[in-house]
Amino acid sequence: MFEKSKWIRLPRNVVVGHGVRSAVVDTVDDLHLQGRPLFVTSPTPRNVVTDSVASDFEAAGMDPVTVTVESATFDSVETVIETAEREDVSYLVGVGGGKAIDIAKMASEHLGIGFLSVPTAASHDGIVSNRGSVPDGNTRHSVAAEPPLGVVADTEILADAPWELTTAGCADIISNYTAVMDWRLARRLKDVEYSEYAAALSEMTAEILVDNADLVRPGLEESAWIVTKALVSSGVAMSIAGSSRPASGAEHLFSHQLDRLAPDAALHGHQVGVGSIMTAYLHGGERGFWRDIRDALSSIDAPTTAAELGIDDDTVIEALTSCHEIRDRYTILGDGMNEHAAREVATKTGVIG
Ligand SMILES: NC(=O)C1=CN([C@@H]2O[C@H](COP(=O)(O)OP(=O)(O)OC[C@H]3O[C@@H](n4cnc5c(N)ncnc54)[C@H](OP(=O)(O)O)[C@@H]3O)[C@@H](O)[C@H]2O)C=CC1
Ligand SMILES: O=C(CO)COP(=O)(O)O
Ligand SMILES: [Zn+2]
Repeated sequence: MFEKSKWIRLPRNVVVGHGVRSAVVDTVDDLHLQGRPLFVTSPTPRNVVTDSVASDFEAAGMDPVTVTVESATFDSVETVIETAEREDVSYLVGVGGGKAIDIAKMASEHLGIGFLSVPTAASHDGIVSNRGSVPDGNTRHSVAAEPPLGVVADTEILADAPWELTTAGCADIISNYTAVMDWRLARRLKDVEYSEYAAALSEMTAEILVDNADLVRPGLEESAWIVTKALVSSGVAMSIAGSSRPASGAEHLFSHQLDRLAPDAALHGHQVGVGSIMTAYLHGGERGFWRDIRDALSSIDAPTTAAELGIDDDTVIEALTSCHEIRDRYTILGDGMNEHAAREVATKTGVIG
């Protein structure tokens, strides 16, 4: 008897485009959300957009509350939860980069209330995903969480954000190539659960982005449009898979380990991009497609070396040799690289000098 079942949770409304910040109130209306909203934001996004969106809510008589979080920690999630309970709010609106959106996501999961995702940077594919990423002890990777009920991505705001945030988002998408290779490998060797639809969507998303790399240029609002669509579709792939597998393989393990060894040295997307060059090499060898990954990253101004990440060579080697331990996720790293092998891949790909 066939007894398989699956529950895919996705946002109901995804609004992307020029000036759509003014549509956040309409989105709330369309979703039939009632009661008091709590804006969850971080310092820069608050200045850039949160206060003005909150005034739209005030004008519509919705009496919003705002909480500003400084860092992606469980203390911040706790602050949001306490504020939500104290102020008797009915739903959350996460406004910012990955940090603010993930904290809103985790708090909404805990509170059992919905949230909206309003990204101010096209820097990561958690905009839409059903994953939340807040470091917990030694854990840096994402966990299952509430997906947003709606997403409002204003390309005018995203195009005005610092260019490196957009190149980080591109690199997070380009890394889908190696994430999917790791997923297929794990399926062959360890029989892990696999979705051909999610894998194909994730790869196609990376392919479309790379094919349009010429249009991804600083100051061009069309770039924000292209990158945001890719981030949305990568997040949908994660939701279809019910895991971050389509968008996170060994290159993400490497980045999560860098977050522990060199906190705040570089953006998430940039770290996974550099990791992807090396894991592509491990998958395909010298003549494999690692050069394509490197060239795609370099064509959109994303870092391709440790020096460009602002991370020293020894830290890269330490991350490469230890990152297989941080999560139960089988990848091309297998049961770990030794130092000699790690130096070889990092040197041959030009990641270290
Ligand atoms: N849940 C998921 O599925 C996924 C989660 N992630 C997580 O997302 C995080 C990475 O996201 P990222 O956005 O890089 O991190 P942050 O939210 O820390 O944002 C990076 C920087 O950009 C600033 N910023 C945000 N918007 C603007 C703007 N419009 N103008 C100027 N500066 C701005 C932030 O300022 P300020 O410091 O003031 O906030 C911060 O300094 C990681 O924690 C990663 O693990 C990544 C991928 C998927
Ligand atoms: O960053 C992500 C996908 O781009 C989420 O992946 P993790 O589950 O490794 O945190
Ligand atoms: Zn990522």
